[in-house]
Amino acid sequence: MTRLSVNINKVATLRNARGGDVPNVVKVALDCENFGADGITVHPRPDERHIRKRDVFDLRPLLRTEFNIEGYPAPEFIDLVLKVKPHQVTLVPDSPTQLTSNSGWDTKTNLEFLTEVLEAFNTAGIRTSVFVSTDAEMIEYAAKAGADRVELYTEPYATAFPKGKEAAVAPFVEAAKIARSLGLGLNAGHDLSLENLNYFYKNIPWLDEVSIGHALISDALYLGLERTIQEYKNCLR
Ligand SMILES: CC(=O)[C@@H](O)[C@H](O)COP(=O)(O)O
Ligand SMILES: NCC(=O)COP(=O)(O)O
Repeated sequence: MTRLSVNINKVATLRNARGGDVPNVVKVALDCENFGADGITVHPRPDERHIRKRDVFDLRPLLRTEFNIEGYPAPEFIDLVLKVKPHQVTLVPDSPTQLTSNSGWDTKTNLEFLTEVLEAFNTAGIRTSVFVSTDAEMIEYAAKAGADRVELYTEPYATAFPKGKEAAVAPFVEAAKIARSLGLGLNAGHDLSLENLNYFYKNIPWLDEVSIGHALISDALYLGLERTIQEYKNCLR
């Protein structure tokens, strides 16, 4: 089974636009769970432009599904994750001011750093995932660093999909096979949508998890949150 983790960053973006508590991020997360989501993902960025540290603490005791925290492992992020102890932490190589994630790790250059950080999370009993491109060497070095899983950065797939889906998915199938041969679990995310998700899943049915935010929350404006989550779940069958 491939699990759907709903990324609720955009709900916090909307909340922050007025400075109050509408929409309530915790309520939306719990509703996502009630509507069938298998997990909740947040990406607390240093400027707290969407998810705030406070949200992460508020969510932890109330969620009943898998909690996944993504981010760059700066000291403040590491401290937050170790305090909150989510089910999974996903390491992303973002600079503090970046608009959104736009690449996977260079796991070879950062081997020593990643090994140290992953060790701290593994020791705390938190499953680890490392955000990577489809480059075989990057996946091999993620395994060497001690990751439990890799998350494939799917923006290149989403961009290429309308021009030719077979060519778009091919490097991801190869990368997924390499991850499997190394004993790594497999996640995927970034710009996955109702348009491109089912084809990705059909080609890589052993995927453990997808995390989806931007397109899913946008679809919910038209379809409503409950129906949207059901439609994304249907793409994973
Ligand atoms: C790692 C990843 O692809 C997503 O977490 C993405 O970075 C979403 O973050 P934003 O919602 O800040 O764009
Ligand atoms: N890890 C990817 C994620 O959480 C959501 O990315 P997106 O769907 O907002 O592009």
